[in-house]
Order: sequence, then structure tokens, then C-alpha cells
Amino acid sequence: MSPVISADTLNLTFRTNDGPVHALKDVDLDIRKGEFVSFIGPSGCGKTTFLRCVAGLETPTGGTLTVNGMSPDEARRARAYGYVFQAAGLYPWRTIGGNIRLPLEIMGFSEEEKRRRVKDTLALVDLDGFEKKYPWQLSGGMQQRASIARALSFDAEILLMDEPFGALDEIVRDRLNEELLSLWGRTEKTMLFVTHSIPEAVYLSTKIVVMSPRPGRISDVIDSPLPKERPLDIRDSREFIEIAHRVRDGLRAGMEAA
Ligand SMILES: Nc1ncnc2c1ncn2[C@@H]1O[C@H](COP(=O)(O)OP(=O)(O)OP(=O)(O)O)[C@@H](O)[C@H]1O
Repeated sequence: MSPVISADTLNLTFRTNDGPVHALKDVDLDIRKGEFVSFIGPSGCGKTTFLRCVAGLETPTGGTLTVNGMSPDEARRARAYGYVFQAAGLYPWRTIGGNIRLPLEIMGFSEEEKRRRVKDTLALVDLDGFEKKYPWQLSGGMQQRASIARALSFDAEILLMDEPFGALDEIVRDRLNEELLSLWGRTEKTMLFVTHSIPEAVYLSTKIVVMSPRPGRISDVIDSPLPKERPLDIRDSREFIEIAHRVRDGLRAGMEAA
């Protein structure tokens, strides 16, 4: 099966007044359909930049990047992905339903289709009954779930998530991690997920991409041997702890080489 996302010697250098910033250096990575891929690495190592390249929001300065065999820009126009940011980014003057409808309105879905999709995606993230509430009436975790629903509403094949749970406390984060895994299991989307948390990366991923600081390079790619079904207490298992060690070693090696 050909990869959904394929990066080959991808480079991105930002030109700034203080000189060039090498945000990505020779990144090679293939991501297959239905994989859950986490990107972990120190601040400024290019995780967000990589996601933005995939989304067609940044233009690489070297190498090639394809999404579904197309350029990122073409893939964006073909609605290949939804984007979830660290802050839920919901419009406060729109209800939860209104927020989820927004991309559907922009994309010109019919009234009936909009209604159906809002209802279905709210159910998918376990927010049935909250359609008419405003964002401020929901907890931080619920807002983030609404933001995920918005990204899923137009049935994009790929979900780009940039530290979506970074601002939430650990208990809420644990629950959302479980819910996200279950959602992924049901929808079989391809997930690209940025995190600073080793346990979160190990718990969620089928593949963990460990990155090193500027210039942002990949220092290790770990294919997880953990089963698809993952109760939270899998975090106490020997396999889990071994993968977490390997991620930590990759992070350390990247820091030392930088
Ligand atoms: N538009 C831009 N112009 C100039 N430099 C930029 C721009 N965007 C990002 N950078 C720089 O590129 C590098 C990578 O940034 P990026 O946001 O991708 O890192 P990150 O790994 O996502 O960091 P964090 O974990 O803190 O979110 C950083 O040094 C950043 O300052």
C-alpha cells in the first residue's frame, strides 16, 4: 500500500532578519493509511512546521512532500485533512453546532447534509445534546472535543492535531486520550499528533517520531508493538515502559547531537 503522506529529504529554512532558521532538515518519513503517528521533541524542533507543511500552510524549501499522491496544496483543496490546534479555537458567538457547521457552510454542503453531519460528529465525540450551547458553557475538555468534531465533520481522511490536550489537566487528558483512541478505532482516520508528553505519545501511537532540536531532524522512528486495544493501565506494562525508555533515549541523543 502506498503511503498517505510521504516526505523525502524535506527541508524548510525560514528567512528571518536574524538570518536563516533551519526548521526542518532532511526529513524522510512515510505514513500509511490509518496509522496514528505522534511527533515528540523539544520546543522549536519543527513539529508544528511539519504539520503546517502537510497542511499546505508552509512551503518547503527543499525535498518533496506528497499527501494522497498530491501536493499538500492540492490535498487541501480536496479536503484531505482536518486541523485541531492546542487552543480549541471555537468562535464564541457561535453555538457548538454553529462552530461545527462552519466548514460545512464554507464547503457548500446542503442544509440537510449539514444537519446530519453536525448531529453525527457530535455523537462521535460524545457531545450529543450540546449543539445549542455556547463554547463558554463547556469545560476545556468538552471544547476540545467540539474542536475535534469540527475537524471531523467534513470527513477528512487525515486529522492533524497540534498538542490538542496540552492545556488540559492530567485527569481530563487521560480521558480524552482514551476517547481519541476509541474514535480512531471507529473511524480509521490517519492521525498526526504533536505532543510533549512521552506517556501520551506511547499510549496513543502506532508510530512515534522522535525529533531533535534545530535544525529539526528525525532522531528515531519507533513502530509500536502495543496492541490496538489499549486500556489506560497498559501504561504499567513492560512493553510500554520499554518504548517510553526508547523515546527518552531518542530525545537525549538528539539533544546531545545538537
Ligand atoms: N514563520 C516563521 N518564521 C520564522 N521562523 C519560524 C516561523 N515558524 C517557525 N519558526 C521557527 O522554526 C522553528 C520550528 O518551529 P515549530 O513551531 O515548528 O517548533 P515546534 O517543535 O512545534 O515547537 P513547540 O513544541 O514549542 O510548539 C523554531 O525555531 C521557530 O522559531
